[in-house]
Amino acid sequence: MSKIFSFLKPYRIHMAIALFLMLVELIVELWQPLLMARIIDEGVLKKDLNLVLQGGAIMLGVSALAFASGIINSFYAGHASQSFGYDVRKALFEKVQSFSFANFDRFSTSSLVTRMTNDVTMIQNTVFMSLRIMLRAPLLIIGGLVMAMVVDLKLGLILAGVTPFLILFLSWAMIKARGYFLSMQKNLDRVNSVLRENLTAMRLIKAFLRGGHEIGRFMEANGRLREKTVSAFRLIEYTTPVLMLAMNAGILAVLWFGSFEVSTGETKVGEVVAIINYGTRITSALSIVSMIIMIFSRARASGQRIAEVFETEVDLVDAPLPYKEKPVPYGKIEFKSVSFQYPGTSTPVLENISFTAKPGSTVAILGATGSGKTSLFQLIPRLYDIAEGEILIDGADIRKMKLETLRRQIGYVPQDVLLFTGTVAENISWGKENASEQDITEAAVNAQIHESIEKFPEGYESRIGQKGVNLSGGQKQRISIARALVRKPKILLLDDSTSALDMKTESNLLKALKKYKCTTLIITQKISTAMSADSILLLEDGKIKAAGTHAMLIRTEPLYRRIYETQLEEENRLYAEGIN
Ligand SMILES: Nc1ncnc2c1ncn2[C@@H]1O[C@H](COP(=O)(O)OP(=O)(O)OP(=O)(O)O)[C@@H](O)[C@H]1O
Repeated sequence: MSKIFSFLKPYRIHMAIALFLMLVELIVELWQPLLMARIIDEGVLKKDLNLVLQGGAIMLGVSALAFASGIINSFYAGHASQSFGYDVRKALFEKVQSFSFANFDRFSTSSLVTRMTNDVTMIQNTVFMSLRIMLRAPLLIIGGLVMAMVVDLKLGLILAGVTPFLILFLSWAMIKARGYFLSMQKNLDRVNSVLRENLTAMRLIKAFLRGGHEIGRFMEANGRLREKTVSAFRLIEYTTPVLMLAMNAGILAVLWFGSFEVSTGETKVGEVVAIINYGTRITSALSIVSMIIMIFSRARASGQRIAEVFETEVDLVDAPLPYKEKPVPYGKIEFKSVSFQYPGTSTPVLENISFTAKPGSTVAILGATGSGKTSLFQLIPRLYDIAEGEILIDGADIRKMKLETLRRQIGYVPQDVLLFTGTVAENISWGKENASEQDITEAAVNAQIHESIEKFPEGYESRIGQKGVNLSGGQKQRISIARALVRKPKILLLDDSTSALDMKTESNLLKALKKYKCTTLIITQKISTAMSADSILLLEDGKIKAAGTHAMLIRTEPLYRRIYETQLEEENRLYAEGIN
């Protein structure tokens, strides 16, 4: 939490001005009943019109002062709170950018979105309210009680007698409300998560006619959010009448005893009116306090959720003394007895993996679904750290390289193609800062997508819809390959990235890749792709079952031979069906 408060530091002066002006408003508010008492006792009761006019003019003057203070206070409170919110959101975004995949596995995407938007807005509003009214209400209560006692000790003490009960009651309400608000924010995460899944999978939902089911899922999450919100707000709604009841009882007691004191001449009418005035001001301040409790409890829950993000230890950072960058990387990859398991799990998904990919060579990785191919890829750009063994690039342990140096050499095309809203050119150049037009076209030509782009209505300037909705699967795959190629990487990782391409396009692509002279690791299900590689790794249940060239494996590895024969038979069958 202290981290969040530190974001207020740059706005100390703004806050100090706002707090000072708030104090001016408070002093005026506490002064007004005294002025009123004087007008009644010295002016109205003694029929001194001059004093009434003079007192009235002073009251008007101080009211104007309070009004001006309020406006300027709002300006400074607004500036400090908005800037604070901006800074917290920025720092949260930067923190999330530095997260490792293991860190991301801890928070759901929608929870991070809620934390960065709704939770930050909550604490930002609380800062504004703090500078505007939050301190004023409790100070008004304390100041009002003190002033009431100064005017008449006995009557003031009656008002003060109610206070310990109120403080106890408010503390109880605050503790209870915090639990409700935490649970409310969690349920908001759930609503956001269902909403997000729905919007991204809308086509699937429509195709499978699962709209009704999804509405049900949303209603359930929405219902739970409503339930928790109602519980939280009900608690708050109960606090206001309880507070008012206690305070009004105090005011009645003041009236009762006050009337006795006036009749015996112990006190004056104006003084009783002043104390009643303090009492009503304190009552309205109490209703503000109950609202403050709600805001504060929510802010504490939001602050805790934001602090969790800030306090998350990023487990994938640069080594304290990283190796110096090699002037010319070669792209040699070596895995030495590598084992890996996902953080928080106990079963290794990769065990004792050893292989070498020579600079400029192509290695195909084959294996059943779930055999650990993608996991192996993610280890190379160090998206996860390994549990045992070593991964070397050009002889250097990747854990001792600067992350930036390591990742700059790699072009990664993940299995799930992800394109951004923007033009085709923007999506390709996303792979390399300041990519020239020529770089973009060259990458597109080699990725075998240039001709298709030329046919788009606006060529490279055509806009890609959200996640590439207006493109075919094969077009999306090739644009994402072009995005990797524009980097001119030393290491290219293609995770089943040619699955949607026909044989001819794929063969042209593989030929074009040779020009880059990069070490290419290609996960594939197609034996034809594997055959064109320099060597093949066959993975089974996280272990290397066999490794070698196509000619070698076909002779020595029965599993590989079976895959080869099955695919060959399938191709022949399709070919024969095509002829008939
Ligand atoms: N983030 C994760 N956390 C925990 N386990 C995971 C995670 N990602 C994958 N796994 C598990 O690791 C194993 C290997 O998955 P991986 O994605 O590497 O397989 P794959 O061979 O690439 O499969 P496919 O061909 O279907 O893409 C699977 O059992 C999977 O359940």
